Order: sequence, then C-alpha cells, then structure tokens
Amino acid sequence: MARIGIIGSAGRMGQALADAIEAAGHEVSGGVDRGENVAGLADQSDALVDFSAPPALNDNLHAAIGAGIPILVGTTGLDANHHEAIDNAARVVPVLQTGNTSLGVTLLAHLVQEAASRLGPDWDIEIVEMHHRMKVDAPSGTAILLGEAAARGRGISLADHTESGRHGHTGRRAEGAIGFAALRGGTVAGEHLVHFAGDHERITLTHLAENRMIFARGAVKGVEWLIGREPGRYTMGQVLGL
Ligand SMILES: NC(=O)C1=CN([C@@H]2O[C@H](COP(=O)(O)OP(=O)(O)OC[C@H]3O[C@@H](n4cnc5c(N)ncnc54)[C@H](OP(=O)(O)O)[C@@H]3O)[C@@H](O)[C@H]2O)C=CC1
Ligand SMILES: O=C(O)C1=N[C@H](C(=O)O)C[C@H](O)C1
Repeated sequence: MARIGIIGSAGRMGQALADAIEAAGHEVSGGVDRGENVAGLADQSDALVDFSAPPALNDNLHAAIGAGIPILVGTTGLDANHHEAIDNAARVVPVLQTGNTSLGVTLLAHLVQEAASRLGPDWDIEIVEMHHRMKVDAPSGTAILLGEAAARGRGISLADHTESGRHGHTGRRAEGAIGFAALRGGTVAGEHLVHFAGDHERITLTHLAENRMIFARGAVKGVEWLIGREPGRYTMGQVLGL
C-alpha cells in the first residue's frame, strides 16, 4: 500500500486519480491545488502525481526532491525549460513525465514509430487530436508524444519538422513535415489519429479515450513502478514493458 499525493486534486484528472488510487488498494495521502503547500503534501506521501498546470512544475519537483520521493508528471503544455527542470530533478529522484499515461497510447506510440520507420519520407504524417472544450493547451501532450515517436522512427528532429496551425495562404506542405491539427469541443476525453498519407493510399492509426479512468489507472501503475527505483527519468513504455 502506497500513500500517493495528488497535485491538481480538485481537477478532472485529480478526481479520477483519487478513485483509481483507492480502487488499486492504495491511500490518497492528500491533495493540493493552486496556492497550496505541496512540500507539506510530499512529506506525508510515498509518491506525488501531478495533473495540474505548467506554472506549478518547479515547486512540485522541488517538493519531491525535498522529501526524497518519486513524482509522476502528467501535466501537459510543458516547454523546453520545464523539460530541463525535469532532467535536473531526475538526477535526484525518480521522475516519470508523459503526455499520456494510458496503455493504449503507450502502445500506439510504438506502432507509430514502427510505421514511420518502415514507410519512408514520401508518406506524409499528419496528427489530428480532439479534446473537450475545457482543454487549455494545443497540440495535446499526446499529439506531441506521437509526433516525437514518428520523428524517432524517421530519424529526424520533431522541432525541425513541425507544421502546426495552418491558416490562410500557407504554401504547399513542407517535405518531410509532421503536421498537427487540434479540435476542441464538447466533453471528448481524448482522440488521436495519426495519418500516414502516401500516393493514392492512406494508413490511419487511432486511439479513442472513452473516459479519464484509463489515464488515472495508468498513472497508478506508473507510481507503483517508480517507488523504490533509482533516480532517473523514466517513460510509460518502461512501466508497461513495451
Ligand atoms: N498525462 C496524461 O495522461 C493526462 C494529462 N492530462 C493533463 O493534466 C492536466 C490537468 O488536466 P485536468 O484535470 O483536465 O485539468 P483541470 O483544470 O480540471 O484541473 C487542474 C487542477 O490543477 C489545479 N492547479 C492549477 N494550477 C495549479 C498550481 N499552480 N498548483 C497546484 N494546482 C494547480 C487547478 O486548480 P484551479 O482550478 O484553481 O486552477 C485544478 O484543480 C492538464 O495539463 C492535462 O492536459 C490530462 C489527462 C491525462
Ligand atoms: O487535457 C486533457 O483532457 C488530456 N490531456 C492529455 C494531453 O494533452 O494529451 C492527455 C489526454 O489526451 C487528455
């Protein structure tokens, strides 16, 4: 039984996570939201899970380091500075950062990498995601994770090949680009389609999240796996043995 502290506890994911922690036989050691004491929560926890917002990240990492416990970062919308802070924290405590904790997306990322490596650069890659109307970041963390998997498969850098938010007279598609489109509406928990568009044929790999429990259960698995590990930066692929 582990004592798991929730950062962003009043949010949609925080509430789903509390249910998943209890269903798995663990204890919710407490929860914090904006402006609350994360260091105090860390002191009474065996691990922290962060589903909050990017401005909270530095305090959350410091709290995990201060208490010497692992942290799973599920918050999306992170930039290069956030990733650098995660790398630094991972020298001291175990850290798992992912844009999607579900088993399905973790497997999908492997399939996307494989398809991208086998299909070659004349197959255009376009990633389309749809989420609920309350989502604040785009493209989703999952779309970026899938873009990175495609870029790895192709042996290119995602940053150098991203085409996002096309509008107006864009000119033709850049050769070798990985495109992103984000739709928002209703209560969609999360949909991701990765299109491989070749000459006169198309392959689409899809993941549909039907509710948030798939993310919450994956996060609990991640935490169970992280507790007792050496410091380091880990992935959901390692957790799920994929
Ligand atoms: N990795 C994954 O598998 C998944 C990741 N996510 C990501 O998780 C994050 C949360 O999503 P969701 O639950 O839908 O969002 P919500 O807006 O429902 O919840 C976010 C919660 O975090 C709180 N919060 C905001 N700022 C801070 C802060 N500085 N310190 C502590 N708490 C804070 C909010 O409080 P307040 O309302 O006061 O701002 C709110 O309670 C998003 O980045 C989302 O993309 C979501 C699903 C799965
Ligand atoms: O904000 C959400 O809801 C989700 N966020 C994550 C993302 O940005 O990919 C994961 C999931 O798709 C739901």
